[in-house]
Amino acid sequence: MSSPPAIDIRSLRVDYGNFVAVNDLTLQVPPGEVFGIVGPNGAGKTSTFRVLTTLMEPTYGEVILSGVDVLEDIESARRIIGYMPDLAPVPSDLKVWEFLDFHANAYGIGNRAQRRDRVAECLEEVDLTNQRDSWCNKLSRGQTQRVVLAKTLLHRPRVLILDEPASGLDPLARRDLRHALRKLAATGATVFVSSHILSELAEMCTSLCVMNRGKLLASGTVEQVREQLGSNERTLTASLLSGHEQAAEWLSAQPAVHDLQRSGQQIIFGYKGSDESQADLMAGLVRLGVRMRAFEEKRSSFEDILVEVAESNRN
Ligand SMILES: Nc1ncnc2c1ncn2[C@@H]1O[C@H](COP(=O)(O)OP(=O)(O)OP(=O)(O)O)[C@@H](O)[C@H]1O
Repeated sequence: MSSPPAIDIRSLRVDYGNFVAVNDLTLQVPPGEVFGIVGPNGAGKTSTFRVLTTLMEPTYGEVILSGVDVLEDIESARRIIGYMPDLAPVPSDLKVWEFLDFHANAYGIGNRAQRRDRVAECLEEVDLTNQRDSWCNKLSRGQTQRVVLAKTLLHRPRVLILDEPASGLDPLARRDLRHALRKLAATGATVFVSSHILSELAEMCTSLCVMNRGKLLASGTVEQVREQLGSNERTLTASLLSGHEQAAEWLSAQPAVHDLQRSGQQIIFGYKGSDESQADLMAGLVRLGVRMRAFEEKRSSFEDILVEVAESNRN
């Protein structure tokens, strides 16, 4: 039998007065995933996280994390959840190990020697052992994020909920964070991470979902999400040796073709259709008898897709 989901959200709804911030969200995440949630500002990500981390009661719905009903058994839920809020501060007057030791003590983790061992383990998990004796305020932004992550790991949470952990990090720091999250997932922890930048999540996560206006629009692997969002928009370029007029006229009459332009030997146009219908389009061009030298396709980037989603948010 396959193991139960680490994160199981059923028909979750969050209202603020008359405003619906999360609308009937149902989502399951298997253990060991680095799972991303992406959506434009106001999509409902933080409201979802607030419910998952026991900071807020929903209007209705169920949230079960590693078999624990978060709304029924808050104490047990808090033991299995590690929450890293957006831009969590670190104190300027403590060294890294002192900061972690302080929190280990607050979590009631054993005596001084046991705390020292646990702090060392958590620093190792985020690849920061060499910064143990650094002052917190001397760290780079990426290192600071990983110290806060180490703090979040002290009580061995099985479900980690990280709000915008990569925001403002440079590519190298993002790579280090990705490495740390993948390592955690390999130990069986489940990581739920938010961002409003799709490409950031696509490189960090094993699977992800897209939210907009409180609703789940798509979930799965990057490719599945792309498909579910119906993002089959692409730009096609036909390079012809002859028959430009005839081809442009024929293409313009095809319903899935739009914004057609000519540039030298090339005809460039937008196309919204399936791979199958694109194959038929190419066959049609060849049947016209034009001399086609090359046919190229450029798909929208993930960021373009999210911009489309964000724009529909405004309407
Ligand atoms: N306490 C509140 N009272 C009223 N409305 C709220 C409250 N908190 C959030 N909202 C509204 O609910 C919607 C969802 O907000 P939420 O913070 O969950 O979205 P988000 O996806 O995390 O966005 P962001 O990326 O901007 O943080 C927004 O329109 C926000 O203005």
